[in-house]
Amino acid sequence: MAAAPAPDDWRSLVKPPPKDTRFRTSDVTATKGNEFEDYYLKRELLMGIYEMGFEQPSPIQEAAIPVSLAGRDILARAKNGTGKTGAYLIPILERVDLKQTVASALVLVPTRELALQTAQVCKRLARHIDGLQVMVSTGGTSLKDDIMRFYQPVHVLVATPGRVLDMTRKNVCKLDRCSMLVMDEADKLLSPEFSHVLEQIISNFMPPDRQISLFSATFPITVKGFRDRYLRKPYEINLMDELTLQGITQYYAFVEESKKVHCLNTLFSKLQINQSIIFCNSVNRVELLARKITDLGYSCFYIHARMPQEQRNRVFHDFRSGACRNLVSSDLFTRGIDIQAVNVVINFDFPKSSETYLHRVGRSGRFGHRGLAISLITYEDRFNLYRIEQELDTEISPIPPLVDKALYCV
Ligand SMILES: Nc1ncnc2c1ncn2[C@@H]1O[C@H](COP(=O)(O)OP(=O)(O)OP(=O)(O)O)[C@@H](O)[C@H]1O
Repeated sequence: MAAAPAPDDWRSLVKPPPKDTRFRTSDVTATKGNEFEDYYLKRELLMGIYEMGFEQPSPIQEAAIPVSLAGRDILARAKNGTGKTGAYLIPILERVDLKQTVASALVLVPTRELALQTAQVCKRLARHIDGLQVMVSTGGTSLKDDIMRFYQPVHVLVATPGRVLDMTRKNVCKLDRCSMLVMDEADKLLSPEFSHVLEQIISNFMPPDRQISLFSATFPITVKGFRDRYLRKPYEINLMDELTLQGITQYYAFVEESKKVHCLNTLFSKLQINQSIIFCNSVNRVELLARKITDLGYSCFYIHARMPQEQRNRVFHDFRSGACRNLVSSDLFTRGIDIQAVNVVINFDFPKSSETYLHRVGRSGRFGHRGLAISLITYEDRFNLYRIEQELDTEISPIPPLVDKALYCV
């Protein structure tokens, strides 16, 4: 007779990725010392977590996972790149009802690329959970394909708001048994661009006893109205005592508008860029700058919301897999995009708001790693620079002639 498997046998089946030995800041290491096993998660989920290379929960995961498992509404604010995605996906995957054929959980995000990325993380975490179906539904894809897909079982739906509302109104997507709603980049979802769509989804189609969780690094006062109307005694988490990421060194270079490309050229030649994202304030400027960078002889992709979706997907995929060193982007890539190899962010155009600044620079320095953020500042930007420094209580220093590699290359 075969011996009964030892209770710990599943551990030998886990295939974790190679250990990441890079330095990490206390934004992610200052934990209470919890282990993922302390949350009594199912083994299949634990296996997925460890195979992602997550050894221990980060501070936001420690704070949010137990509360979310208990079903309570959450309003969570934590720094960029500190593991919010895992903080909301892990409880969803633990609680999802596999017997149900319609979604138990809906994750809403503001951009299509972020939806794809989040669905991928969800699938990886769930890869050992038999039968669990993750679906991504966003604008810019074929309606027919989406409709066909909704006729199959779906357990976790990751989506952008417009398409979900459309599908739900057509009665193709059914949310009446969807008991968990997560709004990632919640403040963006509650901006005028999306808020009426959000309110319709929640008020008209979701069950009254749903759990709602809001996650972001930034919660301007505008979120208060929604919170008071839709959340029931939310558990509030605020891990933002200090606003900017510890690992990111922030510099500015004072330049005339006409000298910006020349300045960028100098930065390219002096810095050790692993991968960079260069932000412009308009679609036209993105395309123009990408052309100029290519003319200078540097490899460069560009992305913005007015490109066909297929092209956007291709650029996102190829940049993520390291096919190109530099990406010029509009604010489409400001939030949530997680590309570990990005060590330099350049604000070719300085953003107008401190929220945008914070999210943009947070594309480097992911999960406590080091990164560099450089803003090109014109005479017109000078008051904005001062205001954003004040609002974020941070220091953006003039760029020194030589930037120490240790600040962003380890
Ligand atoms: N517990 C963990 N251990 C190790 N790595 C982790 C852990 N949790 C998350 N990560 C990694 O950290 C990176 C950042 O995580 P994530 O994208 O969830 O951050 P975020 O807080 O949502 O950021 P943003 O505010 O920019 O959206 C990802 O590459 C993720 O795989």
